[in-house]
Amino acid sequence: MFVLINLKTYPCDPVAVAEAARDVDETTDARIAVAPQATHLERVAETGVETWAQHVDPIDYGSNTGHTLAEAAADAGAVGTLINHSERRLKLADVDGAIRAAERAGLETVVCANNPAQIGAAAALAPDAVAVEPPELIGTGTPVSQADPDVVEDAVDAAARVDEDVTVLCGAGISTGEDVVAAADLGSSGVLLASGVAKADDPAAALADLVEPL
Ligand SMILES: O=C(CO)COP(=O)(O)O
Repeated sequence: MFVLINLKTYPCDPVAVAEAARDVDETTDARIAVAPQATHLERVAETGVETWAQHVDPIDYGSNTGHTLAEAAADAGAVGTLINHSERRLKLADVDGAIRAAERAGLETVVCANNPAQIGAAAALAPDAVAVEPPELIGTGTPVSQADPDVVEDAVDAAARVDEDVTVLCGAGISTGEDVVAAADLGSSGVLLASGVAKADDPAAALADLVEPL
């Protein structure tokens, strides 16, 4: 299972979470990565943890003030990027452009979507993976795998109908090892989570619990 921790703009110490993730990664077969804000990419990558960007823009080098260039994220140590997170929505054409920009820079891609229909559309753009995250469950602590298991199974089916090579993650409210196992049982290849780790009093303990049953 892939466990991708999105730090959003939570007021956590990104390096402390990254070090915890790096240490827990060494104890498990799960693959753990951390997605800090763009300005923290370099410091997080220096810990040795697998580092992802939260977003890249559909642009190339040039006159693009205030944007995140995929190559700059890669230079800072990112090996992958989220695209179209629920809190950073893009137009379909820009999702496509951001995937192409990420590919150009050698970044792995996970395109987020609200529901199975959007997952099908995202899979048609041939990212490496898609992630279904019902917005109403994000940050609630109620796991999507429990509150809406059909959305995960339907997302897995929707992606497979379009492109068997696109793997499917799920997210929203995931915070325990039980939630991760439930996600795997529904056909998900990984989980995308944030508050369960970024807002935990002890992120290392929260992460250890997450991967314990894997
Ligand atoms: O948006 C999410 C991950 O990208 C999910 O957030 P929570 O894990 O806080 O529900």
